[in-house]
Amino acid sequence: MNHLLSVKDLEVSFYKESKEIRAVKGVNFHIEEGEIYGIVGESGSGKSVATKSILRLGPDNCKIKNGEILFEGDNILEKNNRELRKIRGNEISIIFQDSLTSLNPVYTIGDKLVELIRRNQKISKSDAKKRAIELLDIVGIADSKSHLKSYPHELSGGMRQRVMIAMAISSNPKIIIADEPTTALDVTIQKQILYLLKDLQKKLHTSIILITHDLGVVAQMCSRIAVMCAGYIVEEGTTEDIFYHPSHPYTKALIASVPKAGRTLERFIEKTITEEENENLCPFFSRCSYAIEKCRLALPDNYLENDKHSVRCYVRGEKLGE
Ligand SMILES: Nc1ncnc2c1ncn2[C@@H]1O[C@H](COP(=O)(O)OP(=O)(O)OP(=O)(O)O)[C@@H](O)[C@H]1O
Repeated sequence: MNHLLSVKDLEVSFYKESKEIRAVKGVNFHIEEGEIYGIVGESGSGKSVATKSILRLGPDNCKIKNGEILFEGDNILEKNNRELRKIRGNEISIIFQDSLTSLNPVYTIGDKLVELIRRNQKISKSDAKKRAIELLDIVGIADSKSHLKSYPHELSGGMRQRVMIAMAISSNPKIIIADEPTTALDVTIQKQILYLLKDLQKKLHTSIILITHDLGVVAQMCSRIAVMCAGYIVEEGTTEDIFYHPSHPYTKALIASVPKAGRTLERFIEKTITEEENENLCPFFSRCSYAIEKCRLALPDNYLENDKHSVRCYVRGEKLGE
């Protein structure tokens, strides 16, 4: 079956002073047209590295060691720089958490949008300006015409994130990667931005890969979810599978940690596991209260709970007795 995007056996490492840090370890997932796919997991689990690798956006000391990233059937990892530029921002856009550093402070919103539009479409400056106003209207920026003259620091965080979304949709991309798009915003604004993303996904029929720490956000937004732990996808399924029939002890623990006041996913890490301890075993092994002897010996395969629900665990699902 042809998916819009398929990530296969992705392995990504960083190199620091001749030491290898394996950030993404054999990750597989796919995206369908028009779906919102969520990736959740604690801080440092590899969510950003895995998704930035789709556009080959890693820093110099980061290397994609293995895998295929098939977009509409073609492997992005085999594209030359010119072909890659055509995909970046045109077919696949990315929205980052920190809009203030992503937007250049010396350019107005209008300058940036017009430049971006003209990079992708051969149209006049005045037509690009009209399109920029239209885009600001679409993302809900009131008085769009005069806001073209605003500098990033003159806008609120929520407005800047709307501008980032306008930039991301300016070329009608097939996929938007939204990397913690609301983490820096307060709760009410977060809701508005998520509502905007969902609304745009429906109207434009774009697919979204949504990376977040926030399980509440994925529950509301996504049709399918991948749960990452220390570079592995340990569980993947529909939103219903993940929330009503979580199968991996790590997923269960993540879900259980949410209602407890003051606990965030970062603080859920109560014990740091060394890379050596973790390397070829289940990444949750040393924190798992269900671990059995087998877990000490080898990394489990992916087991299918149903055709959309897979889990990398020996002691999974109903056997956990909950
Ligand atoms: N610039 C870097 N240099 C070295 N190692 C890095 C670098 N960036 C990431 N890593 C490694 O990759 C791992 C995964 O990082 P990544 O940013 O993908 O995590 P994440 O799940 O997106 O976390 P967060 O939610 O905090 O953004 C980190 O734990 C770290 O070991």
